[in-house]
Amino acid sequence: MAETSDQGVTGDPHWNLTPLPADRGAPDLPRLAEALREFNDLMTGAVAPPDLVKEMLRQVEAFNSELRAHQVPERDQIIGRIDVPGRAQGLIPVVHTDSSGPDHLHGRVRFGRYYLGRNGAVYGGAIPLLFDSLLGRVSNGGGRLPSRTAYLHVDYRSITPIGTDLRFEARFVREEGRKRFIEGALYNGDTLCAEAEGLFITLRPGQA
Ligand SMILES: CCCCCCCCCCCCCC(=O)SCCNC(=O)CCNC(=O)[C@H](O)C(C)(C)COP(=O)(O)OP(=O)(O)OC[C@H]1O[C@@H](n2cnc3c(N)ncnc32)[C@H](O)[C@@H]1OP(=O)(O)O
Repeated sequence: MAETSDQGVTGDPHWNLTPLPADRGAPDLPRLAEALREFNDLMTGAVAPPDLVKEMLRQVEAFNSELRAHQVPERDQIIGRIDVPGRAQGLIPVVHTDSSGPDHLHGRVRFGRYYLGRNGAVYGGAIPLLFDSLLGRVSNGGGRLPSRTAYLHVDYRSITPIGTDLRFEARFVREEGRKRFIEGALYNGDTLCAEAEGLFITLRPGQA
């Protein structure tokens, strides 16, 4: 089966991935994404002095101005690709895979300060985001045809803490025609933080 860890997905014909262009900053993108994640965490937790805020604003605006000149169509985009470690994006925290197979994905994840809701707890909206990604990976793993989330049901069982290594499990439960039912759970030690059930629909040929 295709490798489904965040270290990269290769060899699955359904994903039809073109080789990563090494000359377009790709080797440094995972490190840049890591630096941006740390920036988000540090910025969230900081009360920065006005001079530092002014300088950051100047530099960020300068980067934005340069990046405007390098916008590409979606098919050429690198950030978010499933074969780039951590997908090189800052939306979902990096997931570390401990065990994966056609019907399961087990691993660990840590939400940084950027995801703080209140009182040390992860913002509730960030948890479905994680589950959609984990359950989607299980649904789309195992050489199965691409699918799309039809619904995602999340139960919050206890507070999910930021800054803590959490354990997750996701498993393929059953398939009925084009419908795939996937379940997942997120734990802090032995405490169940949240659990989810998702329905994923196999896309028909030509369905984008
Ligand atoms: C190696 C690989 C690695 C991969 C790594 C990947 C990582 C990334 C992973 C990231 C993953 C992120 C993924 C994302 O975030 S995908 C983005 C979020 N999702 C969407 O935008 C989906 C929007 N919706 C649609 O496109 C369509 O509605 C879909 C395609 C879902 C179905 O429209 P379609 O016209 O095609 O099919 P159908 O309507 O005939 O329905 C078919 C069957 O399904 C049943 N049904 C439908 N909806 C519901 C519902 N809500 N509750 C209960 N049942 C529902 C329906 O009754 C019928 O059942 P039956 O009558 O046959 O019994």
